[in-house]
Amino acid sequence: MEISSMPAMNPKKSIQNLGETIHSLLGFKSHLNSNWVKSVCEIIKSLPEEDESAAEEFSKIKEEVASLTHCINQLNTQRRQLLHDLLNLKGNIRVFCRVRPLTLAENIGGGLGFGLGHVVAFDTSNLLLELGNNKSKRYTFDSVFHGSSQDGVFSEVEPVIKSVLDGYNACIFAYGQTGTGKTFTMEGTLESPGIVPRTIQTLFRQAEDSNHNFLITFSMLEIYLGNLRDLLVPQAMRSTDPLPPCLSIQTDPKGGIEIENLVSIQVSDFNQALKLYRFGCQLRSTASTNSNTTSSRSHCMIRISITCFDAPERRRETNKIWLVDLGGSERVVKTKAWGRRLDEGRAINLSLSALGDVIHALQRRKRHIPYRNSKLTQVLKDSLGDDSKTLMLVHVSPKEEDLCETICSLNFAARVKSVQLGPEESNEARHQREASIKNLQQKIEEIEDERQHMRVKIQNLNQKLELTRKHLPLEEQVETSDLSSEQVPPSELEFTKSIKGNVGSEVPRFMRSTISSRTKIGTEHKTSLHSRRKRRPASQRAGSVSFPVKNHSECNSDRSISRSTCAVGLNRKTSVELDNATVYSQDISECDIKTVVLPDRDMSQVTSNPRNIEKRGSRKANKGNSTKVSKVDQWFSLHKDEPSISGAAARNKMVLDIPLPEKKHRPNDNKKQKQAVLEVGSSVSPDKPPTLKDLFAEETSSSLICPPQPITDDQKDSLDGSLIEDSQGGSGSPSPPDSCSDGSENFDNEDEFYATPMVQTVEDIDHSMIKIGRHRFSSFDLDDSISNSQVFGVLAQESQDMATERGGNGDMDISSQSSTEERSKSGRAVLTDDLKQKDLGMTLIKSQESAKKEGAWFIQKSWASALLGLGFLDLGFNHDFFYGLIL
Ligand SMILES: Nc1ncnc2c1ncn2[C@@H]1O[C@H](COP(=O)(O)OP(=O)(O)OP(=O)(O)O)[C@@H](O)[C@H]1O
Repeated sequence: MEISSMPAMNPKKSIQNLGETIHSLLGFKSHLNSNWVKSVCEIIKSLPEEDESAAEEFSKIKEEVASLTHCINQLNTQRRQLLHDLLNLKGNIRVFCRVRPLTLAENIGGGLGFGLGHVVAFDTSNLLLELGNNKSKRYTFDSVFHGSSQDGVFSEVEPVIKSVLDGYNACIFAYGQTGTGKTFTMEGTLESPGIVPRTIQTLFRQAEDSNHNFLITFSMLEIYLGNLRDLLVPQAMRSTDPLPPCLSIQTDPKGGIEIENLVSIQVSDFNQALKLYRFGCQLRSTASTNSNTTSSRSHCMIRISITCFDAPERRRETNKIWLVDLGGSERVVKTKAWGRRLDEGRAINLSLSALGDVIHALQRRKRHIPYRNSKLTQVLKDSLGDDSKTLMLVHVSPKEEDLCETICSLNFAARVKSVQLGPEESNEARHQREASIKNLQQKIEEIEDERQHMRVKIQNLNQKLELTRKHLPLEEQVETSDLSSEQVPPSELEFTKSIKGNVGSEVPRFMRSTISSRTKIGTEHKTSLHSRRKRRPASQRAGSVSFPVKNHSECNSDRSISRSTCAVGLNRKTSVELDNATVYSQDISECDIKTVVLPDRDMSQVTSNPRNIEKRGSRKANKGNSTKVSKVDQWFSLHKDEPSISGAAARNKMVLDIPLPEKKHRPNDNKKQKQAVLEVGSSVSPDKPPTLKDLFAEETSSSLICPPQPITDDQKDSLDGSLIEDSQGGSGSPSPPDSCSDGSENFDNEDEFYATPMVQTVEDIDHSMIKIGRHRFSSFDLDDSISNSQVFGVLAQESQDMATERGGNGDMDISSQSSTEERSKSGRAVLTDDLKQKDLGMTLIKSQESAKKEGAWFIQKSWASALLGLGFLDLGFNHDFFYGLIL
């Protein structure tokens, strides 16, 4: 068809004429007269009549909205300035003190009555410590909470949260002696939520109230024994599982701190963030100690990052708030901790002291701030300085027996506080300051009311605008909707793009670019999660899987280090099955912060003002896309194969009993000493405190008792896959109770499954494992030394058992049920109290297996025993020598 022959088309022709135009076109091409064209014409005809006045009204409303928005922006600027002044007046580092009420048990147990104890709130900012002999000491804080509700505490915290939306970095700590209520303050309970859930809620509420677009991301980590651990990534539970990439702290050229490999998930509402928070809490390391049955053994740190795209007046485009539940300071003398618990306590105390030093140096405006003294202060470096808001909640116990710890905590807080205030503030100055604070608070409230009023107006106008738009000519409708889509801030796209990937994980770390160098060069790498880092340095791997064998408490302790890192060999999937749609940054040095995003950018993820939400909503409706994809849900779906950790309520899970002092062997009890040591049939469950019966069994065996590790349902499946079947039979059935305990009582719980008390070896890719009874040990746990007497004891005991078997059965049928029972009943000992495994030990144990099969076990053991007894080891012969002999 000749174009020139077509009827002239008037571009401004009204939409209702379009139908006729199409028909006239059809005159030239009659075969185009399809049903489709007819239906298009009908749809067009059915459109509402154009309203000439609609366009006029539409532009009027738009102008009104624009002027109101301008007013709100001005109010925002004013409010921001007032809030800044207010916080400056209050101090950038503020210290609150919260006194834990006496628990019911403490009251019943003859504790001090509330308010009658040695710690008394004098008024809302003074605390009186009664030291006896009519002596008392007064401490002054920004606020003192004595018997205050969570609401009361949060109302004081709230201004800091508001300043976060203005672009300030902030940091809120809960500090104090173990068991004084730090976790209660930060996490709270379902009935009375703590600061973390309230902060998240406030942030979202404020973000929605503001007329800016915010992108909020959530991360959670813990510092356990000086190592950073991502709490949103379950730890590897099987030795074959890829280990989560280790986190490292990096400084960007502007002095900002980035934590490489830390997962950061976009959250679009309070519920999503809360879901992640609960997930993280379940993975946190807790344990039972003398002072607290669910004591936090690490510093738990929640980071909420806020990016605002369209507010150049904000302090920073991206800022963050850290909410930190510090591990409890503790005195070893009091907690009687030892072993792992002692290490944890020591690590916590060291980092708390480093934190105190940093804050002190900041307050004194010293040139050198000792950030590098601990991971805690390194992570918080950019959130602790001048330009950040810091709030420390010091927790104290009202109990008299905690007086020492209370004084320590209060002195720590006073050190922070008093330095800040400098010379003693005069009464007049204080009154003046307080009046100014009140004045500012009032002004802020007025502005907020006005803002709220305008917001409602804008909301109504926006609704009206949408209705009016429908009456506009089609071209204008398209134009106005195009306008709204153009308002998607480019920085948001950049944010999504900034998710870095993994390139060349094969390249050694030292050869890879750092954040700083990448930022300078401006390079970015992309990759997929499939190539995520597989291994950590051995030193770090060892940390998560080591099972030192000391005594039963220690074994329990180690199982309970983390809710997520219970054991190697358990079927805990961390190999994330990645959805193609997910972009995920990878390796330790190739990425900045891992942010889980979808390539299909879902605008609902950006918390924004109602106007934008509406626009986005209408855009979505136009596209016919009704499915809201949640990134948090996707994150959880990535981890759907993880065993449920929600079964046991996070902090209610009793993970171990109080470490007991080591048992000494009784020199007189030769028989028991000979039988020494590992009681494989003990019925003490690591999840329960030992019963009297358990303790009795421990006593009668006169030795260290290493309790069985009950295998939960979640773990049962994995056992087969990860451990070699017990060649001596009985691996699949619960082993009988030990001779000292009543089996019917200890094994009647069918939900608990006990592995057999036999020595097994397991080789896997990463390391060798030995399974001794119910205990699995990895080769890299093994110490370099093993005492001859210990090995001798092991072998002598095994020899004795074999002799018993021979006598009883007349052959070497080691798989016979009777011999198995005999073994189990005699409760043979494999390891002494301080036994450390080593390659030698492993080799000997491995050789046991092969030798038994050849029927020469008894003779060979006698050989080895004799040699060991003679102290050949001390003469420098290594395990190869013995291995050769045995073979
Ligand atoms: N203000 C409070 N009101 C009611 N109960 C409280 C309060 N503070 C603490 N508790 C209770 O005291 C117990 C110990 O508190 P919590 O676990 O929070 O201590 P913690 O300081 O976090 O200890 P740790 O440092 O060992 O983790 C909990 O049972 C908690 O519910």
